[in-house]
Amino acid sequence: MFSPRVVSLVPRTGPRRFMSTASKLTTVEVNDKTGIATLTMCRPPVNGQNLELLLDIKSSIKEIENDSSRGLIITSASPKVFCAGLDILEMHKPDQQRLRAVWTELQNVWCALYGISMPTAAAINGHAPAGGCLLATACEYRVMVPDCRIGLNETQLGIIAPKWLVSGFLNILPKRVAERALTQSRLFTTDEALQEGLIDEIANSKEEAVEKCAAFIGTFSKVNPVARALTKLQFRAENLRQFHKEREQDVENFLSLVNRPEVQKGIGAYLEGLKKKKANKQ
Ligand SMILES: CCCCCCCCCC/C=C\CC(=O)SCCNC(=O)CCNC(=O)[C@H](O)C(C)(C)COP(=O)(O)OP(=O)(O)OC[C@H]1O[C@@H](n2cnc3c(N)ncnc32)[C@H](O)[C@@H]1OP(=O)(O)O
Repeated sequence: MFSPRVVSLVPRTGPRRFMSTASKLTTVEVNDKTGIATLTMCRPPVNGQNLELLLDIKSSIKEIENDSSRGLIITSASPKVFCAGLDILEMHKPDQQRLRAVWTELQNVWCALYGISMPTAAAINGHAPAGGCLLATACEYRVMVPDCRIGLNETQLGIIAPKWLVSGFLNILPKRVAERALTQSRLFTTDEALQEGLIDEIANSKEEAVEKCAAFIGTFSKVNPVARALTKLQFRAENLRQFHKEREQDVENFLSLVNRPEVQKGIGAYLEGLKKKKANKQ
């Protein structure tokens, strides 16, 4: 299922690159000059978070952490989509063991990214609904390209985003805006996201987004890294503590919710809608 990672280091002159995994669902590139690692999700067409992608993201985050990089930027290899969230096929007529593993790994990815001590930023080079928004809001800074959408649209699918999943969103948005957005399944346009503070900057291309993320991470160059890390974790400790207390029950809640006949019906209809959209495009 998950093969051991092959790490190939390229010369230390110029940007250093190591391919994260044998399956290549993510790559990690560390800029030797800045020491910043860029984690790129590469599961076409939309970086749907299936079990393998989630395992790969988690391993790449751990790899970056162990490599003591100066910061982490997360982005996507897809030209139009940062990440479409959970792979809906994993939730439709699911294999129960796999469904359990998918949700556990989504938790693990969030926990690893939200709780990492180094500076983090998301170069959101395309749409970022649901699990895509989760990744972006786990980071400390967000730069997004124009004409895309970001938000938590779970209620549209008949599922309820648990507290830990919403906590990054709530760190950024006023409670009132977050509550309304979640209950309405609102996907913010890039401009709306900037206006509400859900993203920090707009960039005209992925490259510019990565540069702006790197500039944000660079702002910490003169700050004591230990003091910075402890301060960040102090802000996030309560959400993490609550998450660890509830994570097992949360898996059970997810399984029982997804297995409900009416939710399965809703997920099936949603999938049909996505397919019809494609047919209409052709
Ligand atoms: C207290 C109780 C606790 C209970 C716990 C339950 C908690 C549940 C919380 C769940 C949390 C997270 C859930 C999710 O992440 S659900 C996923 C939600 N994602 C979406 O709704 C996104 C759907 N996709 C889109 O809106 C669009 O595809 C896009 C991302 C905007 C891109 O648009 P596009 O025009 O560029 O591409 P499009 O033609 O639509 O898609 C290309 C192909 O990709 C397929 N696809 C898109 N999204 C997904 C997906 N999420 N999963 C699987 N497949 C996806 C799409 O069907 C096309 O496929 P094909 O080419 O037709 O085969």
